[in-house]
Amino acid sequence: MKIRLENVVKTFQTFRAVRDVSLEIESGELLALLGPSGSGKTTILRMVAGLEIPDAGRILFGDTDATDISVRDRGVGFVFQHYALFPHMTVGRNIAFGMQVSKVKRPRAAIATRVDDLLRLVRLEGLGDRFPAQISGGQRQRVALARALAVDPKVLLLDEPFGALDANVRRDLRRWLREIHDELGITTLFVTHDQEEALDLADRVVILNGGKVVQEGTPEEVCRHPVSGFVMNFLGDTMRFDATVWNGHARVGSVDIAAPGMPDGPAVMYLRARSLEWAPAEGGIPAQILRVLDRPDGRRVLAATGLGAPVEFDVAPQVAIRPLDHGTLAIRDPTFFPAA
Ligand SMILES: Nc1ncnc2c1ncn2[C@@H]1O[C@H](COP(=O)(O)OP(=O)(O)OP(=O)(O)O)[C@@H](O)[C@H]1O
Repeated sequence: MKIRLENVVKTFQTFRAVRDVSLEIESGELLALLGPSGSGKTTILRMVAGLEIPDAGRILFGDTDATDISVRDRGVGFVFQHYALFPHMTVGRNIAFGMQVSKVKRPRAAIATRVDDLLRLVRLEGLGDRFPAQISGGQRQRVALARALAVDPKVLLLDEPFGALDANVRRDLRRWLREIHDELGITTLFVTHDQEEALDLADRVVILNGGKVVQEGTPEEVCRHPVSGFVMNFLGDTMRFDATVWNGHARVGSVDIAAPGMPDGPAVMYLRARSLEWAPAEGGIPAQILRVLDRPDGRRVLAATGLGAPVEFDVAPQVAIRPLDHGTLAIRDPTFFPAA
C-alpha cells in the first residue's frame, strides 16, 4: 500500500509543528523519518495513523483519501517506544488481543495458529506463556511487533521502537527488523532521531527540521550529498569551522584551503574524521597531538592546528603517535556552505 502526504500542516494552539509536508512512501518501502527532537516526526506518524487530524493537506492510502478515516479502519499497526504490553496478559494473549477484538471474526484455533506463527516470526517460540515482566526489554518490543502484525496491517508505523534499549540490543533488533520487513514486504514508516539507525535500516530517509522536510533520499544520497550544513551536521561526526571565502579560496583560522565554486563571503567548512590524513606523503598543515583515544577498531586522535578549533581523525592501531608529537595533516574533500 502506497502512502502519500500532500501539503500536510498541523498546528497545536499557535505552534506550527508540521509545515507543509509532502512525501510518498512506496508500497513495500521502509522509510525513516529522521530529525532532532521536536522536528515533527511523531506528529507526522500520528497523522498517518489517524491519531491526529491535519489542519490542512491530505493523506492518501493508495488512491483513497484517508484523512477522515478512523484509526480503527485505516489498517495500520503501531509499535511505540512506550506502547506497553498488557502486563496481566501472557505474551500469547497480548499477541492475540487485536484478533480477538477485531471486526473480522476468527475461530479460536485459527487465532492460536496465528499466534504460534507470529512467535516464530519474531523468534520467541516457547515464550507465549510468559508474562511481559518475565522477558527482556528487547523481547518485549518483539512481542509488540508481533501484536502489531497480528491483524495483517497494510502499513506498519514504528516510533522509536528501540529507543529505550541499550546499544547492542538496538543494533541486533534493527538488523532483525530489516529481515522481517524484507520477508513480509509491508509498507513501513519508522521514526527515529538516531542517524545510524535510520541509515542502517531504511530504503529512504526523510530528514526533518522545524516541521519541514529538509532533504530526502537514499542513505547513500543523503550521506554523499547533504544539501545543507544542518543535514551534514545532523548526520554526525562532523567538525565545523568558520571560514571566509575569497576568489575560490577559504581562509580558515590561519590556514588557506581551496574552495572552488564557493561564492565570496562568510562560509562554514565541515570536515569528517576521514577527511584528515596524518603524516601525508606531501603537503599538509602543521599539527600537534593533544590526546590519543584507543578504540576497538583503531585510534581516534585529537590535534591542534591553525584551523581555529581542535580536529579529530583516526589512525590504525599500530601507528605510533603520542600527545605533544608534531606532524602534518592533509585535508581531503572539505565541504563548504555559505554561512547562514
Ligand atoms: N499535543 C500537543 N500539544 C502541543 N504541542 C505539541 C503536541 N504534540 C506535539 N507538540 C509539539 O510539536 C512539536 C513537534 O513534536 P513531535 O513530537 O512531532 O516531534 P518529534 O520530532 O517526534 O520529537 P521527539 O523526537 O522529541 O519525539 C514539538 O515542539 C512538540 O512540543
